[in-house]
Order: sequence, then C-alpha cells, then structure tokens
Amino acid sequence: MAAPVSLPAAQEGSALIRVRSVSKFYGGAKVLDEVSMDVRSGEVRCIIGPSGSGKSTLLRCLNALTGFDSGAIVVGDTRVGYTERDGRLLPWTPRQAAAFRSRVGLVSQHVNLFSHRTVIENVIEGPKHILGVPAREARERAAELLARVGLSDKHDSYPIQLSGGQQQRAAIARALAMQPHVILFDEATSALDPELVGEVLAVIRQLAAEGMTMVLVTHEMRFAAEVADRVAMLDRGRLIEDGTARQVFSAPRSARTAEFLSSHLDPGGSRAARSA
Ligand SMILES: Nc1ncnc2c1ncn2[C@@H]1O[C@H](COP(=O)(O)OP(=O)(O)OP(=O)(O)O)[C@@H](O)[C@H]1O
Repeated sequence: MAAPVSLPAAQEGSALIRVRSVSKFYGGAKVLDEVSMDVRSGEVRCIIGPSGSGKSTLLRCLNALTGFDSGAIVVGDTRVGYTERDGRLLPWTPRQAAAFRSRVGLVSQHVNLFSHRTVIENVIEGPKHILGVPAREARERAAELLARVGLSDKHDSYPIQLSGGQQQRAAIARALAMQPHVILFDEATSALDPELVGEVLAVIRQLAAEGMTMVLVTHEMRFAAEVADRVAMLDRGRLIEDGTARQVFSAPRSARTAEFLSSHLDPGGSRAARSA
C-alpha cells in the first residue's frame, strides 16, 4: 500500500478515535457545531438524535468520506484528512483517503456490494487487491467470515439473489475482511423489513461481544440501550449528551434528550418498538 496512512492498534481502553471541536457547514448551514467526543478501543458507541441532526455527516467525517471546516479527528495516530509535513498540514489525496477508508469499515443503509460479483468474490476483493493478501489465503479468510455472519451457503450467489438482511451481513463480512480497527454502521438496519432486522443486529451483537470497536448511528433505541457502552446525542449539529448507555437512557442530562428518548421508546412511536 503506497499511501502513507497507518492505523496502529490503540491500547485497550484508550481512545481509538478522538473528535475535537469539529464543525462543518453545508452552504451557510452549520451541520456540525464544535463536536467533541472519544471512542475507546473495544467500545460500542451509539450516536442517536433526530433526523437531520448531523449523525451521518459525523460518521462520514470519521471515515474521510467528507471533509470538515474546523477541528480535528484522530483515529489511532492518524490525523484524518491531513498529513503533517514540516509543521504544515497537507490535505490527503483521494488515494490517501481511500487507503484510510479501507481500514475504517463503513456499513450503510444502502448496501453497495458489487452486483456482478458473487458474495465470496465481494469479500475477497479488498484483501486481495488493496491489502495484497494471496488469493488462497483471502478465500479461506472470506469463507471463515461468511460462516461467522451465517452465509456459508451463499458463497456463489450474486447480491441480487440475497435478502436485504443477507446483503447487509455480506457487507459486514466484507468490511471485516479488511481487518478494520473500527467499523462504522450508518443506520444499517433501517432499510430492512422488520423481520430481517434481528439477524443483522445479532451479528452486530456478536461483534460487540468479541470486542470490535464500533460506532453505530441508529434509530433502534432498544438495541442502542442493549448493545452500546456509550451513547452520544446530536441535536441540530451539537453534541448535547455523552455518557454511558445506562446514564443516558435512565437519567439523561438534558430535557431535549429525555423528550427524544420518550418519543422513540414509546410503544406506538418507534420502529424499534414496533419491530420488537
Ligand atoms: N451533501 C449535502 N449537501 C447539503 N446538505 C447536506 C448534505 N448532506 C447532509 N446535508 C444536510 O446536513 C444536515 C445533517 O444531515 P445528516 O444526514 O448528517 O443528518 P442525520 O442526523 O444523519 O439525519 P437522518 O437521521 O435523517 O439520516 C441536514 O440538514 C442535511 O440536509
């Protein structure tokens, strides 16, 4: 890999991701407003908040899919978006950004598997071509990962032949194949029929139990309450709540969070509740 981007493993319990005073504008609108937070190694961090509050934008900043206007994000010892040289910050080239993204998995609502490749080829592609893993080893590892997400019988299927839940699980296997230090989930279950949500959440739960560092943007409050170590709430681009899942769900500090949670945990009012 030619691009000078490294993501060394952080010490257990230390901050793997540090977000410091990040602001971002779209046109004149400030969509992230001085956001600061840490994600520790091995932590499951959920980001919640109303529609349009900036959750996806924050995730895209973490993954260098989009830039930000001020502040800093550090993943491991890599300053996202910039290389420091002679005391100056040089913006990444597209190639550097792509190299970084390959080690920070993103699984989003809209699965983007290669439609003309089989499931196993989708999982093999990145390790073989980006990490330079020998073909046989990449295939063996892909088979292991597909077993882990319950898709051992789908190696030779094409994405179109899979259900939405199976496609999401294949996308998770593909992200894991890059041996990421962190996986970001952007509403990974929100496009799925309720009966398929559970199978994807089960895989996320299993990864959490294995100690994978994950940042999840989710509208599934019950799942967030169950799986998250820490929860952050965004409201109009501002981080208004940041605490352990227990603290945020049982005793939120802000009235706005309490109001948001009560409307989303109300049995008639949330998808999570409806599909529970
Ligand atoms: N590419 C873009 N160009 C202009 N505005 C954008 C763009 N992407 C997002 N926005 C705006 O930024 C704000 C935050 O959007 P974002 O998608 O991050 O919110 P969100 O909290 O993830 O919402 P949702 O829960 O509905 O997915 C919104 O007002 C949105 O319209």
